[in-house]
Amino acid sequence: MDKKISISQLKEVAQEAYEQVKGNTGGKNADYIPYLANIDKNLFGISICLMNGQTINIGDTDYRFGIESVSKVHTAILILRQYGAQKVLDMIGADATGLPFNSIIAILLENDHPSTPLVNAGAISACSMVEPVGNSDKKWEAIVQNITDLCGSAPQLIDELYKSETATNFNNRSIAWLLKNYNRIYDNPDMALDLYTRQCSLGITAGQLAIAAGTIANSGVNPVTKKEVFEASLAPKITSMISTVGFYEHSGDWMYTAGIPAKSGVGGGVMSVLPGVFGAAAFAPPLDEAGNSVKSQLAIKYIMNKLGLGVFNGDRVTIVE
Ligand SMILES: NC(=O)CC[C@H](N)C(=O)O
Repeated sequence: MDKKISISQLKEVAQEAYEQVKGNTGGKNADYIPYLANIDKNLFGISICLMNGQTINIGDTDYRFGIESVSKVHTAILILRQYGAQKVLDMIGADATGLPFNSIIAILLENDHPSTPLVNAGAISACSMVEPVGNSDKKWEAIVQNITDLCGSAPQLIDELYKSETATNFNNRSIAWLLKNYNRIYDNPDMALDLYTRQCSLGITAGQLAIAAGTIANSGVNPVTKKEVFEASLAPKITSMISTVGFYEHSGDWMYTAGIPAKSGVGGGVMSVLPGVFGAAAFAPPLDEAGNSVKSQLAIKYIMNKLGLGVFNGDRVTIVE
């Protein structure tokens, strides 16, 4: 079915979502990374990027927060660009784990496999793959440039977060070396872990994440800068990964109730992609027990359900003036 939604309708529903969800007190800030525990829990923003580059911003959409696991999507795109879809499948995989993001058991259950670049194991493995292998500075440059192209503007390292996370990432250190044991780390394991920790510590805004999501929705062309960031054929690969594991062990419930591939980070950010229609991001620090922002989920779900949207609905959706 053809479905038309006007920009004013979308703005109205996004505003409604903001008002409805604003007072929600559910969830709590991540506290296993000390820096995140102290972020103002009342911050909240919703941002949408349309395919013509128009954006809708409500609330705290300019506040820079820790990108955390949302960066796994960006770096997955980078290795897809550098290696192609088949090699990423062979070297990491694209399977949902059904387990928490930092699960070590998931690595063992998947027969020594990191499963997907969107959990910690696969993300550390992805950082090890980033070219040029062996050169930490150049790898970092490639990671940051790729995020900058996807967002249309640069992220900024939150040094205090990077230090806080480096001082406490013992579980991730185990993951890096366990993967090394299984030949699933393709560079120095400590370097890969450091790059992963640093990319998680990048400060980003909801506005930037909406544009990155918009770039994926727009098949690799940034809707704002018009730059082709990645090949169109990679877009469905990345959205399939996001939909199967974007909310970890809650991914199935999320797809069933909200109908949009979305990726979370423990900094409170969520980035969601409705292919061909829009990228939507939300930010609010308090998390549920799987590490997904409570208010961000409620806001995006509200917008999707109120407008009757969903990737599985079979509608051809156009946004009109
Ligand atoms: N889910 C997340 O956002 C986790 C990211 C965090 N840097 C970690 O590795 O634990």
